[in-house]
Amino acid sequence: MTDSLPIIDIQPLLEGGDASAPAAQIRAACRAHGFFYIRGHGVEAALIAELERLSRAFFAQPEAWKLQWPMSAGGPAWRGYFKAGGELTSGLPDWKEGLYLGSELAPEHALVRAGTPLHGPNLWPDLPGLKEAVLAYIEAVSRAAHALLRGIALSLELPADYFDARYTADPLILFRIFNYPSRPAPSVAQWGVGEHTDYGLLTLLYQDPTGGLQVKTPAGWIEAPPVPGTLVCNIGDMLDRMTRGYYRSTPHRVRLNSSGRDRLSFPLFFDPNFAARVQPIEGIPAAADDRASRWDGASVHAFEGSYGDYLMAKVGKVFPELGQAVLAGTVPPSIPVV
Ligand SMILES: O=C(O)CCC(=O)C(=O)O
Ligand SMILES: [Fe+2]
Repeated sequence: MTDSLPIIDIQPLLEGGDASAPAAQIRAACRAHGFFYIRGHGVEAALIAELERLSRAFFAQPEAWKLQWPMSAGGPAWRGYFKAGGELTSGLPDWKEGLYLGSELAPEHALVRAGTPLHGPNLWPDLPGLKEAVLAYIEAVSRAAHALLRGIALSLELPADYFDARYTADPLILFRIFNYPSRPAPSVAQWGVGEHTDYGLLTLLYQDPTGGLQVKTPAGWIEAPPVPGTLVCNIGDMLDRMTRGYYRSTPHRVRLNSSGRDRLSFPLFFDPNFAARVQPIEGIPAAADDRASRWDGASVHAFEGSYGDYLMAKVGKVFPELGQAVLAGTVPPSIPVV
């Protein structure tokens, strides 16, 4: 067990070269921590810089301006702005504000017309260039995520298209722009983001140079500091479920920001199709169930239903009021995840 996270060059996975080196490194990283950095990801530094510039301009506005695009106006699509303290990742308010975004689906799209939660048009703040930068970023990071999933398949000795063929031909992609304010937090907020695991397959995260992300390892919490030119990657609950715990979704959290400067981060959640039923991979023996030691006391292996059912139950907990409204209106009877 080392106490720093590896950096993996995924360029061969993006470009169709010899993928044996990244596949072996991914396997080792997923077994050791479930957290690693990627380089060679194909996301242009200039695009990241542009998104950072626009995000700082957005968050620098007064709260009343930002609240012109509140999450409550996003309806079941779950898009828009929430103010600091508005999300309760582990039951307590996180000291971060954010803009919730995702794949841009037109109102006429069949899933949007059906009121499918988490699907729909984004709420675009009145900030020239933001929409273009966000959509270009989502596209570039999604390309890296598909490549990484090919590497994860190879790392498990599966055909490279194993995940795409079953789950991610039409992935659910949610994207967030977070700002961790440098102003002091109220005492009820103890973390930028409380301890949690991510719900889906893969999370790819850009973080600015501030730092604060921490990862839980068997030997204790370690820092995942910013590394220029890389994205942080971590595996989510659905990969844990598919591999029967061989690759665990790793708990992480973000410290309160005491740097004196606001911290930006851009997590992109690359998840199975909302309707997919996520099944264990044949041939991987089950690891011990870690329900008792998990942050949510729940087992990722013991729920029935689609990925959408799993996600809605989780999301309803972190945004309780919005969750109840959406669950009451549009979601079929929810399936317990515990
Ligand atoms: O902002 C970060 O560094 C991490 C955010 C995170 O863990 C999440 O949004 O799931
Ligand atoms: Fe996370």
